[in-house]
Amino acid sequence: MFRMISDIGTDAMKDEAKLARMNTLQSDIEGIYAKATVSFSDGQTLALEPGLTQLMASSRNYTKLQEAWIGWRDNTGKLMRDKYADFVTLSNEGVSSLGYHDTGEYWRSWYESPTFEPDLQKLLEELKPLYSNLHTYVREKLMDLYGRDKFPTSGQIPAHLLGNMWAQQWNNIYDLVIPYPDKTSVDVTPELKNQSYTPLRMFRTAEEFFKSLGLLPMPDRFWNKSIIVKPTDRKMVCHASAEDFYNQKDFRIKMCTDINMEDLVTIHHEMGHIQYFMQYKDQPVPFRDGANPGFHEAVGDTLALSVATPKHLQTIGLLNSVENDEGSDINYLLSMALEKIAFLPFGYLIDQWRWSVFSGETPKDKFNDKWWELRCKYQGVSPPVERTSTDFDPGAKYHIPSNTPYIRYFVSFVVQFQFHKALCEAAGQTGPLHKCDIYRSKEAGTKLGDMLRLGSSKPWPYAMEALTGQPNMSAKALMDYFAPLTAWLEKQNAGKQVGWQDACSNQRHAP
Ligand SMILES: O=C(CCC(O)(O)[C@H](Cc1ccccc1)NC(=O)c1ccccc1)N[C@@H](Cc1c[nH]c2ccccc12)C(=O)O
Ligand SMILES: [Zn+2]
Repeated sequence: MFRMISDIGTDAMKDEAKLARMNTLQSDIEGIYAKATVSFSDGQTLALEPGLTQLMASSRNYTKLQEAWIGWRDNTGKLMRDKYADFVTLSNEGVSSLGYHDTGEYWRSWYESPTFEPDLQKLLEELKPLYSNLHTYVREKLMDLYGRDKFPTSGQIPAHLLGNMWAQQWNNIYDLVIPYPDKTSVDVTPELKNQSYTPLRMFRTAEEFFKSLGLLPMPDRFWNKSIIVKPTDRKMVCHASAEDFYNQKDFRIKMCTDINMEDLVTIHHEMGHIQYFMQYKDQPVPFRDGANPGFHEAVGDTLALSVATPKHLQTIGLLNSVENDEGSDINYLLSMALEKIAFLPFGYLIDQWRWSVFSGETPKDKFNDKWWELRCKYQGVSPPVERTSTDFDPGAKYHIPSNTPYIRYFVSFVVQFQFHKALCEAAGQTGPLHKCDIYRSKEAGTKLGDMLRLGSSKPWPYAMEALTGQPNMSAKALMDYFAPLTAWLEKQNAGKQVGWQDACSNQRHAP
């Protein structure tokens, strides 16, 4: 408890003037991101949410997507590079008085493990074959649609074609890659709109799932004080967040809810943070935190693994027919892979980049080169146009200007499948893991609640063992979940060139 109380991060900065300067830089950088919009050659001006997000998700026009991709980076990252470099220097100075070499070392200390970095590398290596197979399958489909001459000979996919501003999840191009188009498709966005779902009803639906497990309902103050739709009277950072007021009764979500499946999942994610806040609210303040930051990110996602199943969507009336055949199964697993597997290298590389910046390994004039070195190598995506060292593409992703660590999401995307497996067993669910729905299981809810109530009062391996029966992070549950898809993808990719070269080439395939 004393260690946690003394962990005050960059606020340990001794020099008042430097502390003020660091905070001014931080708010300037966040302000650039919050105000950014893109004005297109056709006169249209869009903000990130909902305009640019919807454009990147639904446009299949190569040039339009490219204009949005470049415009967003010109109006965010490009304007931040020098300020960010100064911020890094001051941030490192701030934590040095706590005994850390740099901010990256400080952030990694929250996982309380001397083998944290090699453990992460091992997990990514275990998951690489599955990611490579998914990447190859998607790349082939996109080459058919956009033409081979748009793709570098080194095998990467141009980053603006994957349905997301950062290519971090590919669920929005599901319609371009669906394996069995005539079988059940799990995209319930049209159905949400047909049934005129409102943001409030989406939140109530999520809350009902938590309550069905015997977990805590959202308190009245939550419903009165949360912001769940984009305000019209002022600018607000729309990136979703959950707030704990540390007074044991005030917990809120801020989110600009769009009526689609992606946001229904995000609502479960944010409500997972709120559930954790409420479960550990009686702990001493220093223990009112996740067992590690990845655990906090995994709570809501674990439940969303049940909610997203065709069986559950049918139960809540968002899917009318569920076919139990191989084709529908592969369709579902592919849609989940486009969200979960596609994300893994991205979730890993953001803080690989940031730790290298904090440690001094990557100086300002190498910020963007290092970024694309990692994007080309780990994620297998390439920039649609030449990038220079005056660009600052990391700054185009919320978590860099907001100085929010990111490895937590990589950890979450691995452990949430371990949690899901454990809760499915507690719920007495047999059968394949990807068909499990723990809805209404009080046994699962009790098991999860017991772990959440620990907060950060025990080391995370203790919490992991309490929930899953063993203390380690492991990719096995995730691999088991996707096993049927792995086999199918290997068959699909037989005879194809699987994977990509580490470095992006700027040479394109012949048409
Ligand atoms: O950023 C988020 C969700 C926002 C958050 O809930 O994680 C939020 C981020 C944040 C942190 C600090 C200040 C402001 C925003 N985290 C929290 O609100 C939060 C609250 C308490 C404890 C821990 C985190 N997701 C990431 C990863 C991600 C992408 N797609 C997903 C789908 C499901 C779950 C996560 C993701 C992203 O959008 O790239
Ligand atoms: Zn979160």
